Amino acid sequence: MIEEHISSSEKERSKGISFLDVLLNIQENDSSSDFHLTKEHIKANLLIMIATGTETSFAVLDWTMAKIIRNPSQMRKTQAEIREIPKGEATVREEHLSKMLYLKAVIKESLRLNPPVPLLLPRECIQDCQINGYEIPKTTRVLINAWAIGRDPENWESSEEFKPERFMKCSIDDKGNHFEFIPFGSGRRMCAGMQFAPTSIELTLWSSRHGLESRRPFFFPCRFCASQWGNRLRHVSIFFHALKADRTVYGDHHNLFLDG
Ligand code: HEM
Repeated sequence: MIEEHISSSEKERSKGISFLDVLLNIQENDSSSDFHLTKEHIKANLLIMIATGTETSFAVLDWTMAKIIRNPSQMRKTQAEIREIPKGEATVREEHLSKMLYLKAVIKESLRLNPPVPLLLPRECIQDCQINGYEIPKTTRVLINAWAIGRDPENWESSEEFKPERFMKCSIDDKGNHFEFIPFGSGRRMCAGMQFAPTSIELTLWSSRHGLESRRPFFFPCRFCASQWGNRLRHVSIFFHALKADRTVYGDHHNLFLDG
């Protein structure tokens, strides 16, 4: 893939500029620093982006859909906002997304209950310290349980309930400044995709909710698994009917049944 991009002409490369093209351009043109980007650096960067960026975003999307499909009023609110803000435009733009406050709250609530990296990355203590009466010696490896922190009843009212409305009223963000909510971690090694990930999830949810209604055809109990690592992905499938939304979007009222 790298070779293909290298051999493509400069014009072609600047057309649909991708992450790889950006790195190759830096490699070719940036003589300002002592640090030289090698092919190995580029490969490692691509690998880490794919490894860290795909399953995490996918898991959040999956949990979010599963949660709102089970709650018709939350689904209606999400869809109303998604359809109202772009006012009939066929595509959504960044400025539209910034106004979709309920959609953002839905994603945050999903991250609170089901963070895809529940134990963050391991840390090592750089000095002796004491936490809640426990002595933690220097060099101890520490795991931070973001999953438990997000469900702590001392911080969150009705902590086990999926209530996106809580984020409409509070200023707690997911940028690592509020330690009661750290789905992207905190500090120097926090998630490098923290700005990009929510936008990509918002866009995907927008496109899946914009023209379709999803209804579960009948009720059946869903067990949501929330084990230590296992809460990244759900263990139980949810089957639903996807229905075309309305005349404005697709031009007819026929129902489309997509089980899966
Ligand atoms: C909703 C989706 C995502 C969540 C919840 C998430 C969460 C996290 C968490 C918790 C960490 C460890 C931070 C820490 O221990 O303090 C992390 C690290 C990282 N994430 Fe994400 N991530 C997501 C999506 C992405 C995406 C889309 C990318 C890139 C395109 C990405 C790139 C990275 C990288 C490179 C690291 C390692 C940072 C380092 O070690 O310095 N993540 N992520």
